[in-house]
Amino acid sequence: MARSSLQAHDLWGGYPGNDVLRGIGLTITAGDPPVGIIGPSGAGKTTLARLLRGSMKPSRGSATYQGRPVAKLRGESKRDFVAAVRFQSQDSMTVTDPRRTVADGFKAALKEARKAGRTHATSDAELLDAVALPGHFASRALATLSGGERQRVALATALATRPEILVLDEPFTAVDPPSRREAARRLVGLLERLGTAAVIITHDLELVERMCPTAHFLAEGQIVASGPLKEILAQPEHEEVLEMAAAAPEATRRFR
Ligand SMILES: Nc1ncnc2c1ncn2[C@@H]1O[C@H](COP(=O)(O)OP(=O)(O)OP(=O)(O)O)[C@@H](O)[C@H]1O
Repeated sequence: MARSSLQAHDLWGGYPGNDVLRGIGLTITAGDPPVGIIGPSGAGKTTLARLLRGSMKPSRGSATYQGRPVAKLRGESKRDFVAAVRFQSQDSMTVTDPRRTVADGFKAALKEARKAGRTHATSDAELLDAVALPGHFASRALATLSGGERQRVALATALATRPEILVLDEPFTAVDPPSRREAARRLVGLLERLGTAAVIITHDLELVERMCPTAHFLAEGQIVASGPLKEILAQPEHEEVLEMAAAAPEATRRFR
């Protein structure tokens, strides 16, 4: 079977009277190394995730999964898409049952994924390890987790179903920098082992530096630079890239 592929073809879209994105082209294929999407606040990063997910319709062009427009997927192909391509935003885990544990959450995600013919990725302990949490967190009630722990558990839960592609929108905003670094390091290893391609949407240049061999810089609705982050920042050709490089002098010096 062909490897799963999520693509944007001359993708335009946004909000009434405001096309935030203007002609995005992008291909994410299962098995590829993680790709970063960076850019200033308001550049349209989250809007891009919404269009790739099909929760917003493009005004022009398309976002496709296996060559079919995601906004038009229905029935079985929609179920396949939802199981194969997971989207995780910074606040996407809501807890309704106070007794529900982390392991219960993994189990529920798997039950759903099995309906689409997917198997589990690995043990609970390894999933937790990939986000730098100890194995005993499996028995913790979700309602008792801190914001940063909850973000990491949400990410581990998305991984539990061994997705082909994982789109992460600011996955570690509530996680302290040392834990974030450790989680990034371990996560890269598990993604590679599972063959899961990840798209990391973030302001966090250090996260992209650690996880993504390539990145796309989004500005004024377009991808204005692509390549290894250090190259993008070392030779800023676009004003917005220059501003971001200047605002991160320490990181930039390190990249040069
Ligand atoms: N629901 C909405 N209705 C109208 N405009 C919106 C809506 N959501 C976002 N926008 C606008 O679209 C533009 C892009 O927003 P988006 O959230 O995609 O940016 P972003 O790059 O993710 O920003 P940040 O890094 O701050 O999260 C911004 O100007 C924002 O104000």
